[in-house]
Order: sequence, then structure tokens, then C-alpha cells
Amino acid sequence: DYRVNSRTLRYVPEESKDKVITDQEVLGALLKVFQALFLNDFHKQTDVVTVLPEAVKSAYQGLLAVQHRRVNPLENRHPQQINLKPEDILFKTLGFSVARATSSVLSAGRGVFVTKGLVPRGTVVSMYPGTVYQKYEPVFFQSIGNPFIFRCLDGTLIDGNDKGLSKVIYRSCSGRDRLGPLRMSDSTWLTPEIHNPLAVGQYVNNCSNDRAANVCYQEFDVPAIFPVELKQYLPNIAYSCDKQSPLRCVVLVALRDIKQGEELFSNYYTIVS
Ligand SMILES: C[S@@+](CC[C@H](N)C(=O)[O-])C[C@H]1O[C@@H](n2cnc3c(N)ncnc32)[C@H](O)[C@@H]1O
Repeated sequence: DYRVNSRTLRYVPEESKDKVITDQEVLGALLKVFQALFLNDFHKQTDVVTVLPEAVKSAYQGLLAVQHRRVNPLENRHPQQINLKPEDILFKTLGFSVARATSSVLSAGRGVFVTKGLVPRGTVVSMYPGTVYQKYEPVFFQSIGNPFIFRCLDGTLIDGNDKGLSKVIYRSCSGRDRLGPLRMSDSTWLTPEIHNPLAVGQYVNNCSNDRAANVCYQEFDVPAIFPVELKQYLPNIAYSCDKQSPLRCVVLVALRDIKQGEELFSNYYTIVS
């Protein structure tokens, strides 16, 4: 593709075409984390809660009540507000947390580490945030010197750069797709205060001879049944508002058990032309 610098693109190698885990498992993991994030934030999201159907609202209230009773069985009438940080929610739900820090590879900039817990093999360990471009959409200016462009098997591109023009474009698309109080995507990965603790996958560094890949990319199309109140945690947005096709996301899946303190490495499979 002449419009983009192929040296900065990542390709999924042929042999990785088979999904490591099923779409159902990806969906399950995302729903688990997002639902916990939403419950943690429930009392602050009154505008969102108001527009939800009565049945959905009471389902969440039921879950909250159970949670409070588990935390403090004696205090039923005035439950204490427990507000955890997003990374603590991730630890509570999936058993690990991840964060960006200086890479263990010299002069590789930042990378992503398991900061707490253990990532079991076959777990969704992070998401690749960014604006999603269909292969025919113009991405020339956004792609100049941009090492954060991910290329899907079908040519769809995801621009995960959190600076400059890429950032402006993501923000503008995110604003466009709002439905009243309901946000259809998360833009906090562009700020230091990330709401979705998984949305750091664009910072994962490339594997090398002495650093084997311990995660791999897997595409995930958000199904129509995805709960509308949880879309606020999806760190992807389509460049053009096309109601027909599902939103493309990319998750990173652990290829083996990954311990606390380990850095994540993927296979960029950069094609050098
Ligand atoms: C998508 S970014 C990853 C995040 C990047 N390390 C940062 O701090 O912004 C890709 C860039 O990271 C660097 N990088 C990734 N893997 C590397 C490796 N194994 N050795 C050296 N540099 C690497 C290269 O500069 C590459 O263009």
C-alpha cells in the first residue's frame, strides 16, 4: 500500500491466523472486566443509569448489593462506597494488572509489564486502542513516522498513537458517536488517567532473539449484543461512522503463563520492503 510506510506497519504472520482463544472467551473476559469497572463507577454514572432499561438497572443494583454484603455483611442499609482504581479492578477480576514502564530492552522506550499477579496462558492481557480505518480510508498524514499503526489481516488499520493528529482524530470520532449520556468508546487512554486498564497494548514491544513473544494479537469484532452501557470502556472507534459493520478491536492474548514483573513481547512481523 503506497499510502503508508510499510516499515512502520505490523502484520500478523500467516501461521498466527488461527485464533488462540475463541471470540466467546474474548467477549467473556471483556464483559467481566467492563462490568466490574461499571459497577465500581455506578454511583457516579447516574446520567447513564437513568437511560438504561429498568431490568438492566435493577440487575446492576442487585449485583452491587451482593458485592456490598460480601465486603461488609453487617452494613446493609448504608453500604460504604468502595472505589477502587481501574488496575485494582483488573486484578480483582482477572487476577493480574498491567502497566506501562521503561522497557527492559535498552533504548526501546516504554513497554508493558505485568505489575501484579499472574497472567495464565490464554488470557486477554490487554487491548490495542485506537482509531479504526477501513483499508480504503485515507490515513496518510496520520501514518507519517507513526510506529503505532496496527494492520489487521483484512487490511483494516488501527492507529494507536496517543499524540498529535492521531489523538485529535480519535477525540473527534469519539465525540461524534456519543448517544446522549452514553459514550460509545473510551478516550481516556489518551490521558494519564486510563479508565480501561487493559488499553495499553499499543505499547507492547517487539520480540527478539533473546526475548520470545509471550503474547499475540487477536482480532475481535464487537458483537451486536454488546451491552450499550459498557461500550464506554471500548478503546476503539471507527474513523467513519458506518452503522453496518461491527467495531473492530484487537486484543493481546497470553501465549504462556506470564509472571509478575515480566515484560510483554509480541511479534510485529514487520515486512521490510
Ligand atoms: C508501538 S511502539 C512500542 C512502544 C514504544 N517502545 C514506545 O515507548 O513508544 C513501537 C516502537 O517501539 C520500539 N521497539 C519495539 N520493540 C523494540 C525492540 N525489541 N527493540 C528496540 N526497540 C523496540 C521501536 O522504536 C518501535 O518503532
